Amino acid sequence: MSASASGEALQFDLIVLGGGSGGLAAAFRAAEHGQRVALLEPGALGGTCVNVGCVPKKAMWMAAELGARIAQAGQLGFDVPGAGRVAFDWSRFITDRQRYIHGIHDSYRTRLDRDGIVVLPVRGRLAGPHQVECEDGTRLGAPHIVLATGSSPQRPPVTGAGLGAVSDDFFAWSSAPHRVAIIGGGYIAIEFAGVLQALGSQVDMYIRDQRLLRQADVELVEQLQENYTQQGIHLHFGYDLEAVRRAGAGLQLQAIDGSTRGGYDEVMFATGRRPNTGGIGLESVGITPDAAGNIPVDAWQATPSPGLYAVGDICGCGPALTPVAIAAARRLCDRLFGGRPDARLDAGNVPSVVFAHPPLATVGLTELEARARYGDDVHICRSRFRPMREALAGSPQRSLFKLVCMGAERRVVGIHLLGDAADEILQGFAVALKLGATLDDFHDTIAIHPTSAEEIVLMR
Ligand SMILES: Cc1cc2nc3c(=O)[nH]c(=O)nc-3n(C[C@H](O)[C@H](O)[C@H](O)COP(=O)(O)OP(=O)(O)OC[C@H]3O[C@@H](n4cnc5c(N)ncnc54)[C@H](O)[C@@H]3O)c2cc1C
Ligand SMILES: NC(=O)c1ccc[n+]([C@@H]2O[C@H](COP(=O)([O-])OP(=O)(O)OC[C@H]3O[C@@H](n4cnc5c(N)ncnc54)[C@H](O)[C@@H]3O)[C@@H](O)[C@H]2O)c1
Repeated sequence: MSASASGEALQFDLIVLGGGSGGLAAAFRAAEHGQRVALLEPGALGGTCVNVGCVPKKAMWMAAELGARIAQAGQLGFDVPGAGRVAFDWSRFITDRQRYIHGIHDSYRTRLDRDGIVVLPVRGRLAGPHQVECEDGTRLGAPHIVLATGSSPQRPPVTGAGLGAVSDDFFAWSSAPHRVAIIGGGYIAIEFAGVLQALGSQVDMYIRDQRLLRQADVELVEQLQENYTQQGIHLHFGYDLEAVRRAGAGLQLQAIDGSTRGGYDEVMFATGRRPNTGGIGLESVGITPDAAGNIPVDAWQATPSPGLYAVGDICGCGPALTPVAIAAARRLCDRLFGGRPDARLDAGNVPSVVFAHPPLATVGLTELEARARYGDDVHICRSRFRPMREALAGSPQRSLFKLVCMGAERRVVGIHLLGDAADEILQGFAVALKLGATLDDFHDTIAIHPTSAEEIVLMR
């Protein structure tokens, strides 16, 4: 610290702005390669994913799944009290959830100490090429700087938007709202709608488009919409919101056509996220974000400013997912410090899961994308079925699995699964797709019976 007190910048090999998925991965990998690393994180270690994203979301999803299973057990011979709806102690569950998250913080802290990474719990900004200034005035210098400041939820520009909550707020709730309106039809809207409905809320989804998940396979989305409707979620498509207002004890939505719908305890905006580029000194290195707010980077995560890189949600290279941020950061550090000059992110065929009920898992091209690319050379296999548990319980909920194949050899270029355990099933099949497996390879693989997954190798 003496260098800074004397006005000189403290020198490192790498400075990382942001201790979320991408930033931590960069710091750890650079330290593994023997670099002296400074990591700036003003908030909780782990960023969005650990604190207000994947991890608490998955915990809530698990609680919701469990609640639905308990309710279903009544149809399967179990004597479940309360007509299947057993009480859920939201606050108690949150205490357990947060204890789990604090465990993750502790393990990061231990590893950062062990690896000799200097953690500064402050916001940082670029102060010119190779220079960072911390909000407490400390100045740092390094030949390499990684920007990993992530993204934040954005509210739409409607009157009264401040009355609505965003995903960060959801994780601070201590109970399920009685009635909730969710605006948006993407990942977060679908996941939160499913969780809240299963945990006792009455959920209305208001979607600007005519369908959920614009980019996903049409048939799977239609099946998900049918399943959600059966679960009691109300879907309102083609809805253009103009304003949110207080009306009586609740909140009211007003559409552009003047119609109103009210009585909501909460209105939740799940209308996308925007990269955190404000106040990080981009102007000092002559960088301007693009129209979507992303920092421009090339295929090697390099910005136009020498020695300055960006990974994760802030640069929009690949889908905004934790494993994508981590992969980009690790490859960048392997390239810079690990003697792997060719290491870089391959953002093609990234598998992902929307944690709906049931989950929707997807890798590769949708049918529409494949037809646009390969025309008539596309071959589709699909299997729509009622999984054993739903059938036993007399539930109408269905699964839909779909393979998109291409060319005479019918190479599998897309796998789309809506069904129980699709989140766990897809990972291995994503490897097969990446290795160029054909439909014959799938058919040559003996099925595991009786499972849902066997449908994937039996589909004709
Ligand atoms: C509700 C929700 C659920 C999600 N679920 C999933 C999921 O199931 N699976 C999945 O793969 N992805 C999921 N995501 C997406 C995933 O969380 C992000 O893609 C991922 O966290 C991006 O990592 P990042 O490193 O780019 O940014 P972040 O993890 O957001 O980290 C950025 C960090 O930078 C810090 N920071 C900001 N400004 C500064 C500054 N000036 N100086 C220093 N530090 C700064 C912030 O405090 C933050 O900790 C979810 C996201 C949300 C919101
Ligand atoms: N399971 C996961 O992996 C997971 C879960 C949550 C989030 N994420 C990541 O976080 C990102 C952000 O999630 P998200 O759900 O906020 O964004 P999203 O891009 O998935 O969905 C945004 C939705 O809001 C709608 N919208 C946008 N502006 C609107 C407006 N003005 N009025 C009404 N509707 C509007 C869009 O049409 C879309 O339906 C995702 O794209 C994904 O990359 C991943």
